[in-house]
Amino acid sequence: MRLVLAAVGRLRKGPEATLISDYLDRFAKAGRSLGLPPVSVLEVEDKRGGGMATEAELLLRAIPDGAALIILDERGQMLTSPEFATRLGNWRDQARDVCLVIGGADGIDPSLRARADLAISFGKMVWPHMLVRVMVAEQLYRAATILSGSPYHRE
Ligand SMILES: C[S@@+](CC[C@H](N)C(=O)[O-])C[C@H]1O[C@@H](n2cnc3c(N)ncnc32)[C@H](O)[C@@H]1O
Repeated sequence: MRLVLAAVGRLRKGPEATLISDYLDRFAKAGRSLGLPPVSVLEVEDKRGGGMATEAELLLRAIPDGAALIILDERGQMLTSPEFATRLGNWRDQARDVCLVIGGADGIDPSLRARADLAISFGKMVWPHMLVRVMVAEQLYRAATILSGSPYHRE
C-alpha cells in the first residue's frame, strides 16, 4: 500500500507546515505497527496559468495507477472519524494504494471529481487549502489511533 497526499500549491514555512509535519510524523510512528505506510506528499503547481484543467492533468500524473482516488471537496460526503478509520483499514487490508487530493484556489476540476472513488467534505464551508492539509494530516493520525485502539480519539 502507498499513501499519497497530492495537493495544489507549495507549502511554505509557517504554522501550517509545522502542524502538517507534526501530524504526519505522528501518523508515520502510529502507523508502523498497523501496516500503514508513511504519507508521501506530492505538490503540483501550474506555472502556465492553465487553471483547474491543467492542475488536474498534473494531479493525475501524481496518482499511482489503480489507487483509490479520494478528493477533498466541500460538496462531498461527511464521514465520522471512525468511518474514515474503517475505510483506511479496508484499503490497507486490500493492499490498495490511496491518493488523497486537495485542490487549489478554484477547487478540483470536474474531470477529476468525476473519477473520484470518494469525495470527503469537512463541512459545507470552504476552508483554505493549507488548512485542509492540516486537517487531513490530523484525521490520518486520528484514524491510526482509532485502528490501534489508543485513547487519543474520544466520542
Ligand atoms: C480554497 S478551496 C477551493 C474552493 C473552490 N471554490 C471549490 O469550488 O472547490 C481549496 C481546496 O480545499 C479543499 N477544501 C476546502 N474546503 C473544504 C471542505 N469544506 N471540505 C473538504 N475539502 C475542502 C478542496 O480540496 C478545495 O479544492
